[in-house]
Amino acid sequence: MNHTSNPPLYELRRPVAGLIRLGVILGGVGALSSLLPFIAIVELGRVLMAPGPIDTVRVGMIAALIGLALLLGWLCMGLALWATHLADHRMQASLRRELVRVLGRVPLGWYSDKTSGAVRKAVQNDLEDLHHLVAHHDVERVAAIVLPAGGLLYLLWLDWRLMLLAVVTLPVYAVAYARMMRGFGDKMTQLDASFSEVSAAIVEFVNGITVVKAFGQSGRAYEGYQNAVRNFSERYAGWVRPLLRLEALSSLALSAPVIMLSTLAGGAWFLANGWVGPLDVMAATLVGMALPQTLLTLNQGLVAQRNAEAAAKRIASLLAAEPLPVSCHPRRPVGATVEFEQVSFRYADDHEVLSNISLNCRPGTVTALVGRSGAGKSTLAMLVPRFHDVSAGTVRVGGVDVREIAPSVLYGKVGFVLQNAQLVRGTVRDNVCLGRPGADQAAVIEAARAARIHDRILALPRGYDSVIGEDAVFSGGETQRVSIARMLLADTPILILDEATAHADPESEAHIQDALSTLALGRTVLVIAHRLASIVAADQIAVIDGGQIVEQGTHDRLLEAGGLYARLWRLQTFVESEGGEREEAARA
Ligand SMILES: Nc1ncnc2c1ncn2[C@@H]1O[C@H](COP(=O)(O)OP(=O)(O)OP(=O)(O)O)[C@@H](O)[C@H]1O
Repeated sequence: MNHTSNPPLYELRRPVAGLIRLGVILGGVGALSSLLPFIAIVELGRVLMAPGPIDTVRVGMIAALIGLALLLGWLCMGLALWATHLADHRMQASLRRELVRVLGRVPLGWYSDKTSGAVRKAVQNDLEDLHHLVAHHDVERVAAIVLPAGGLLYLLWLDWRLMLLAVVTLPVYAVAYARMMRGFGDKMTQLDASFSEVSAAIVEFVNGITVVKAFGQSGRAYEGYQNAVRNFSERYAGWVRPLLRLEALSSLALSAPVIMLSTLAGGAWFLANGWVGPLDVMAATLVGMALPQTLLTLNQGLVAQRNAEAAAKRIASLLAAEPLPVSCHPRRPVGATVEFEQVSFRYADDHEVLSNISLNCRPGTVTALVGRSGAGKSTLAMLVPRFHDVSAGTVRVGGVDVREIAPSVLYGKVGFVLQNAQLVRGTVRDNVCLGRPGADQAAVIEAARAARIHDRILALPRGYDSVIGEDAVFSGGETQRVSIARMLLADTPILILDEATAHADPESEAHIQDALSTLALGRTVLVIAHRLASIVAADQIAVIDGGQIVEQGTHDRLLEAGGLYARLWRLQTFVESEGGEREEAARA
């Protein structure tokens, strides 16, 4: 997509601007055609009321003209909506393709709760907002303008006083509306802020309900929500109350009886003065009655335009996401060694999270990354599948800088099981086969067995054909084991295991550990674990602190050294034995 200084909405619509213009022109012609029958009816009245015998030929011609105009109006409107729907369809298809193309190329680390929410909003709501604008409002707006404008011109042609008669109530509406809109932007900003407070209070109340109730503070939390709602209602009422009179006045000025009364009263005066005929007054009344609908449509069009502009801005910012740079001359990695050479990394505009890390993970070995929370373990591990690119230094897989490996080749080499394993919508089999589509049933079952999840899957109503979220609802530990089965089937020679047992209960953890041991066999494994007991057998342990490797070695060597690892180990074994004793005491 070409990003220029033009507004995003203009840029998004540009490829289909021709079709939209065609729709708008047809819509205008359609609106003019539907005006003709009204004018023809007035002219028909003149012929019928003319003194002498009725001119039947003229009556027939006018009747035919009415029929033709109706047909033409209907045809043009239909074609106009067809053109704009086609434009919308093309624009949406190309935007969806573009979104998939761009989002498929961003680094995996780009995805966070915030960006995933933005993608969901773009696909669900923002494209819908663009649809309303492109497919409907442009045509409706032009029709809403052309119809009364044509009518007013006709009145002007009849007598300029008739045109004024048709718009006699508009100044009242315009003054009331202008007064209502005074300071609208500021007031809306204040209301938005108050409404955000209400939303935040609801989220806080709902998310924290268990903690709040457990500590007997539900009254206080509910009070926070009530205060936010009260503030919002007071602000809203303070704004709306004075507007009600103006709103009533402007609605009155546009109501059918008021328009009819004022045009008829004015018309009677015109008639008395001999300026116009009775049919001219009828024409002015008809045009006057069409005006409220015009204003309503224009108002809706403005809202649609504003929503579409905001939606286009959000879509454009997603489309501007930086893709993962891909080498023009990719190289193929050989073997499954993972090397970090003087690696430093910082998140965008943030302080340095990793500095000068060098580490070598040989094929067939397990390397554990341990350290305090926030030390940088996950960040380091995720540099291997290029969730992010290093700020300095090099990460190599199979002897090749990961930036020089084609992403598909890299993902074929490096698999990962994360703390919050994700299952995609589909059957259990689809989920296990994700890394090797088309794998046969025997291979799927073998992987599930090795991941200690086969029996649980068989217990589901439709076994491997059960659908996630429908008849397959897994616990956190079971989800982990499904994702381990997926990794086993994908059979990547390098594995990143980021606290794969973090949310598991002791029994589930034992199952996951069993499954992980099978998974780790013969692969290069980089494992992150908070529970040090689970990595005592690792071939090497790197202790990370403040983004640096402060110690490195086997469990025994690190215990002997008496540094940070030994301190963490003593702390954990002390806490666990304390916990164990307390549990035993409780059981006794
Ligand atoms: N997407 C992100 N954007 C900005 N900063 C981040 C991001 N992810 C992590 N960080 C920061 O980087 C630092 C290291 O985080 P990281 O998750 O790598 O630590 P960790 O050792 O794995 O911690 P834990 O054991 O708690 O998972 C932390 O200060 C964290 O706040």
